[in-house]
Amino acid sequence: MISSSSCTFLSNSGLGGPSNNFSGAQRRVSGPFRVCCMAPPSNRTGGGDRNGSIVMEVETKATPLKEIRSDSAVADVDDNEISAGGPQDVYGEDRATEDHFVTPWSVSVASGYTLLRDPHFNKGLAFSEKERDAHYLRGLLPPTVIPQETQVKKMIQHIRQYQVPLQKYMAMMDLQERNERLFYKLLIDHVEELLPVVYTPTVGEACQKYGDIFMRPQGLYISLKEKGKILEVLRNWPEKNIQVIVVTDGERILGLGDLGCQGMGIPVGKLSLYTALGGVRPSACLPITIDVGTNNEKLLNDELYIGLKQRRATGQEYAELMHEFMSAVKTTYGEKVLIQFEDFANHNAFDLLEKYRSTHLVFNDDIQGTASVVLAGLVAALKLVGGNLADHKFLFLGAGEAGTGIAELIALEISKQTNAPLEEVRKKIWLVDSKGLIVSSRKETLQHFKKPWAHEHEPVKKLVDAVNQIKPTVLIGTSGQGRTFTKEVIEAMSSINEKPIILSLSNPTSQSECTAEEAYTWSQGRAIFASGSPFPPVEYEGKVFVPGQANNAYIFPGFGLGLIMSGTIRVHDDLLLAASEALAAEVTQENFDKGLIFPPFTNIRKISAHIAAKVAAKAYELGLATRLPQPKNLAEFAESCMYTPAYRSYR
Ligand SMILES: NC(=O)C1=CN([C@@H]2O[C@H](COP(=O)(O)OP(=O)(O)OC[C@H]3O[C@@H](n4cnc5c(N)ncnc54)[C@H](OP(=O)(O)O)[C@@H]3O)[C@@H](O)[C@H]2O)C=CC1
Ligand SMILES: CC(=O)C(=O)O
Ligand SMILES: [Mg+2]
Repeated sequence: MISSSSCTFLSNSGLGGPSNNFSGAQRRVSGPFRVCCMAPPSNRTGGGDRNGSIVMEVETKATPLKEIRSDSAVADVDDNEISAGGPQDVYGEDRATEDHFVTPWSVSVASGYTLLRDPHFNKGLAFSEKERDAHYLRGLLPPTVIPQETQVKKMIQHIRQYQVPLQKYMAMMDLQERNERLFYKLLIDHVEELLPVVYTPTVGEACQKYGDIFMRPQGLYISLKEKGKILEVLRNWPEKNIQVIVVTDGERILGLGDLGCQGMGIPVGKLSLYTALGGVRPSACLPITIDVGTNNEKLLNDELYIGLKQRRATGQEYAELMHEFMSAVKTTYGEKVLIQFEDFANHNAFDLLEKYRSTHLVFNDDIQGTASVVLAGLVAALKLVGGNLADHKFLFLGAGEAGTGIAELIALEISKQTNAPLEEVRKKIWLVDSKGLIVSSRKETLQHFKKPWAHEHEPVKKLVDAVNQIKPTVLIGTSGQGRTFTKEVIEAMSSINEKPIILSLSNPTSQSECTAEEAYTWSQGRAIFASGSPFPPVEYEGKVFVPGQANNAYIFPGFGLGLIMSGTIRVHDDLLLAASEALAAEVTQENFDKGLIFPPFTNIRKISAHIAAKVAAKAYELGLATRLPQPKNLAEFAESCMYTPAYRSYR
């Protein structure tokens, strides 16, 4: 095992170490430091404040006037020009002159009442006697001292007492706001139980009701009102060493459609998995929602709606805001910040990925992460059904981001395995959209991402007819439409195949193409089934079937960790294939015996470390990794870099 000191590079740049971005002298002190924005800055020259906090230093962060001018010309500024100065000069400090605006960030030691209310440093009753003395906590806590393990036991009992999933979600969010380390310890220790609470399906309901349950803002909101000022908005975020941003514009939240600004639950949820499942430090994670309006009438008419009450901006207005955002992120956080696009509608998702994949470290989870996970599941499933990937025929219900993303990665993998041209391989893969089977006679009217899948065939409207005519071995649901794998469809799959592979990927549970019970019952216990949102085990004719969860949550945390720890600057398809191979290798015989084609989430941190190692190794091989020299044992290195939620001792 590598000692934590071998991860100094990452500690300093943010992965495993304490939250800071200060000079060496301050970094050595292990007190509960806070960075805060003070006004007016001239008062903050040192000494104690009312709450016993000691102001250690006043930092001045300069903002060149040119970069924050509020006209729309910012969007036209060349990327290189706007990024001038680079990551070492993120606030323009190096070139600050008297005519530059500055943000008066200051550093203080949190203590007393303030410390108890700081989620990053609060430990509740776990503060030791010594810490209670040193940090002005006497009398602010009842006398007992209890360890974090006991707090976890108490919290899980507390969460379990709620019957309604949304109440569990709110209790978890409340904990995250009060005591971040306890939140992550609880989530990691009870990952199988709590994943459905902080993630799909409950996060979907939370987004739908975000306006009602909204207590404290989480993440960063960038709306059309901030056009021309996005650099300033990013500078309002208190953490400086950001390594992963998950961003949505809320237009396709799970299979629930346009939830506008309320989509914020998704970046918040995804990033909590980056930390819990992938070990990326919470302060290095930044959830962002871009608010360009919503076309959801219900929200537009809801007085509690938290977003802009206007219809969605499109075309140039949308593109300009996104471009300003992308440029500002690079200027503020540098070349190596990972930007994960999440739950954009497909008419923007493919274009954004294409536009920024050569200039930024971008990754679309719905297109690419999902593809990597599903390919892993299919490769694992071959152990149960036999043959190679190339021996199979695939049919999708849904030809959007997830459907065509998965289809393309399967085709790429088969093409690599068989040396057959991609165009030939694609003929094994068929997709159905809302208008029926995608066939060549529809080519002219198809969106660009569907065109490669328009094969020669007569038009077919119904899925069951497509199944009977194409005779697929694998059926994948990516339609966002619940109960579309009907009894007829599953019976047709089961009459064609001894062991039909049926993946019902749409989220949340209400949108799943079928339930686990339906898949096992209608296939008479022969289906190899996995779903995007979890289903409980099913008993059929005396045998218990455990459905797996085919969700991109298996990949993105480890994938992101691999990129970050290797300093990778661009995402390449081979990195997705590497992640997929790593995940498939984690499925054990014991899992197969239960019919599982994905490993359980219980061991996900180990799995993420292996995924990270494979992704990083491939990045080094392709010359995309900038962290040199390459660590000798990448899996050990990945583990040594992972954030652990155990409380730190304060001197
Ligand atoms: N398990 C996982 O990890 C993931 C799951 N998903 C889930 O997949 C679903 C789809 O996401 P995404 O691909 O991004 O969405 P898109 O909107 O990009 O694609 C949806 C596709 O489904 C088609 N469709 C809609 N209704 C029907 C219908 N009744 N019959 C046939 N096809 C239909 C649409 O057709 P048309 O083009 O004609 O409109 C479109 O091609 C969502 O529920 C999402 O939650 C997504 C990512 C990851
Ligand atoms: C899982 C996921 O990313 C989705 O359903 O959109
Ligand atoms: Mg998604």
